[in-house]
Amino acid sequence: MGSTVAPISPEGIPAALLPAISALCSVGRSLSRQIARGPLGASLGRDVGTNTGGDGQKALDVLADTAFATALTGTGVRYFASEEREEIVELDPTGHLALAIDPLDGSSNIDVNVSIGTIFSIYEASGGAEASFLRRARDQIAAGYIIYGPQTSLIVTFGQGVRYYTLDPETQVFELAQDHLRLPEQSGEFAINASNYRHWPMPIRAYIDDCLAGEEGPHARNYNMRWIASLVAETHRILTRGGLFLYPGDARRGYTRGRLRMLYECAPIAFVIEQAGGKASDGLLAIMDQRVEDLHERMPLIFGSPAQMDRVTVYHDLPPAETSALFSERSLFRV
Ligand SMILES: O=P(O)(O)OC[C@H]1O[C@](O)(COP(=O)(O)O)[C@@H](O)[C@@H]1O
Ligand SMILES: [Mg+2]
Ligand SMILES: [Mg+2]
Repeated sequence: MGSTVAPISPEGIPAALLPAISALCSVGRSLSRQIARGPLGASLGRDVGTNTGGDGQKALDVLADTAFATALTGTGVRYFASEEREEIVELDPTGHLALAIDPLDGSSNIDVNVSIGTIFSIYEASGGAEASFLRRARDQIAAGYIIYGPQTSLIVTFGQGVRYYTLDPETQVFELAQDHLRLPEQSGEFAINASNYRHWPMPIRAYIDDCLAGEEGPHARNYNMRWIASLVAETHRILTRGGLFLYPGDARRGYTRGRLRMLYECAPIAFVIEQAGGKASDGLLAIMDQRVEDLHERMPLIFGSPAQMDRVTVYHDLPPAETSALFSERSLFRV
């Protein structure tokens, strides 16, 4: 049902981007149906290999990657860079866009019926395949994600605020639900994978220790914690009710720059968050002002409500000696 109906209402979408956005939505609604069948359909969560970055690949990672590359051909996209592919693919030599994609984000959640998504980032193609992507994140002209959850929704920015669409299950069209999404200025929630506590750098440990100290600590408030292990789901919650997300670099082998990929995850999420009134950094520098030298390069990522971001930045600004003094003082109070 619905595959012949235009997948999104076109109002407010820049004409030059409409074919690509429509293609993303078209694949999005098809994936949404396949994901919704869960155990009744093909086993989408089975392991099928390893991608170039060394991450395990699930059947749905590969299926989604192929579906997006196919659907985006002939939509103005010249260069297609995917988390699941080592090299950039030239889809159309006459295209004017460069599109980076995490076809399926949160893949550890495929089999457990928890929200997963697709993250995308669009630049003007310029100066060749690699040069089109290896530039400042602020050069993005559009970015967003599709979340496959209890509702399937598209969150997208074209640089003038954030638009929020939801897939109507009856009509199979992404309908505009809100055209200027703003995230709350502050909140009492944070999201981090706390199992890595012992590997974190001092500023992150000190900040989280102070959050855990609650009303009795220096922040003088109690916090709540969430960790879904789907960046899209975490982003969607923070856009809706505020909060802070942290995936810092840590001392594990291969994690010095965290886990998330700049081109496919950090840059597009940072663009959306900034456009919604939030902030995104690596702890010190805005993600939007950074560039990487490798397509699959990782980047520490901290983002969320501006008040919480300002606070966590202070911990990173402290000279190392002071942070560790702070930290050892706090540790006296830990059991
Ligand atoms: O399992 P960890 O280390 O907590 O990592 C969770 C993070 O990994 C990711 O699942 C990585 O994305 P992929 O599923 O696209 O590899 C993020 O969505 C999430 O924030
Ligand atoms: Mg991902
Ligand atoms: Mg992925």
